[in-house]
Amino acid sequence: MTSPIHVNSEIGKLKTVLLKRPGKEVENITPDIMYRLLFDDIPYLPTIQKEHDQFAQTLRDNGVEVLYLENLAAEAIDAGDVKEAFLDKMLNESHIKSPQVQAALKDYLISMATLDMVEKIMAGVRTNEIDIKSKALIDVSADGDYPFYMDPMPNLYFTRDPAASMGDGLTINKMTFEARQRESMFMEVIMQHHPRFANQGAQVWRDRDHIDRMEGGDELILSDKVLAIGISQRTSAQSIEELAKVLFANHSGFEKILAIKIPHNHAMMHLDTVFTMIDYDKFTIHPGIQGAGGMVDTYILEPGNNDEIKITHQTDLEKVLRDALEVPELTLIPCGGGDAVVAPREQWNDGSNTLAIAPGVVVTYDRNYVSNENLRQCGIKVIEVPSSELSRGRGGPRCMSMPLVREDLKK
Ligand SMILES: NC(=[NH2+])NCCC[C@H](N)C(=O)O
Repeated sequence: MTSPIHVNSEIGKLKTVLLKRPGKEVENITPDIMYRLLFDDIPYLPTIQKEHDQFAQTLRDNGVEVLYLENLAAEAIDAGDVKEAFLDKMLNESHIKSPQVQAALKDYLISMATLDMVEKIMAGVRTNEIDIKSKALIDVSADGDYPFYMDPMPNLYFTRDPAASMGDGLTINKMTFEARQRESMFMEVIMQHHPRFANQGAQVWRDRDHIDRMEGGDELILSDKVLAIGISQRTSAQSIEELAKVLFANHSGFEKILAIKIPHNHAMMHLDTVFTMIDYDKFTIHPGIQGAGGMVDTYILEPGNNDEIKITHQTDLEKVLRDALEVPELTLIPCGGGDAVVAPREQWNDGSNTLAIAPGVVVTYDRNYVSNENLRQCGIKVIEVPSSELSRGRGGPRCMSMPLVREDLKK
């Protein structure tokens, strides 16, 4: 059986990818809740959708099959006949304090066609959408000016994070912040019930029912044997060690994990905001993660004796990568050319967050023109997409895409 998920590199020719088209959820962001929802501004819906459609078409024009999360989730729910069970679980995780409100929301949502229900859950439910006749004090006296019964999920277009493909499987992630924790339920229901994915040989290496956080922006597939995972604001060292034990013990093919420690902050929330692989021997890197002499704390996890994990600490990232990838030399291309002003400016708008669609071929945001030109000067083919509204969510082309199938690299 050929797994419907097969990703053994960051750069193998991209064959199938999972996207989510920005929807009404981005217009349910307000200044009061913007930061809690992990946004730094409020996108203009028609333009963000146009930009996302151009991103999707760019991938199709390069031979990529584009699947949409919202469609797969609705298809899975119908295929598994789990509409009520999924809705109950979603409502239970939506922090609704009042049983009367939860019951009314269930009636409201379950009456919709499945895709409409999925998109409404994603968009959020405003208090002015349904008239809930409740006599409970919690309702009549509730914080009346909070405009939502269910919060919007505007980060869903960053499909890279709630689940992460890895070999012939994936992790379905326990996300760090409440604003994103419900997102991984969609991939969970797809893996459990969608005919293309359920019981088709794809492994779930780690599920979302964990205490420790992990997000896909930190999970890079450097080869069929080596992963790089960021120790970051969004992924804990504990999660990495737990995943290593599972991968090493379950014939995943992976033999080494490079746990790369990066600053814990919003701008650099995931490893892929500061470091991405773009060719057999080339990476982008944001100078802001490098200490004196280019030092980056890197912990190499390998199978030890008696199912233990052997951990080795190194600081020369370039050498660690050369040794792990068995290449004679390797280039780390600095974001913004390493300039003290351009690098942080372009990193803020995801100048380091490239999506490789083949070895040496990357999709990037057009706004990061200094980083893009540097990549071209290093022999990389750069395909730019418009990004004025997309970038307001603080994610780039790699964030907005979860590869499901990549061709294996020729040895
Ligand atoms: N893989 C990535 N870099 N994802 C970017 C996610 C951005 C999103 N606003 C968040 O804070 O979670």
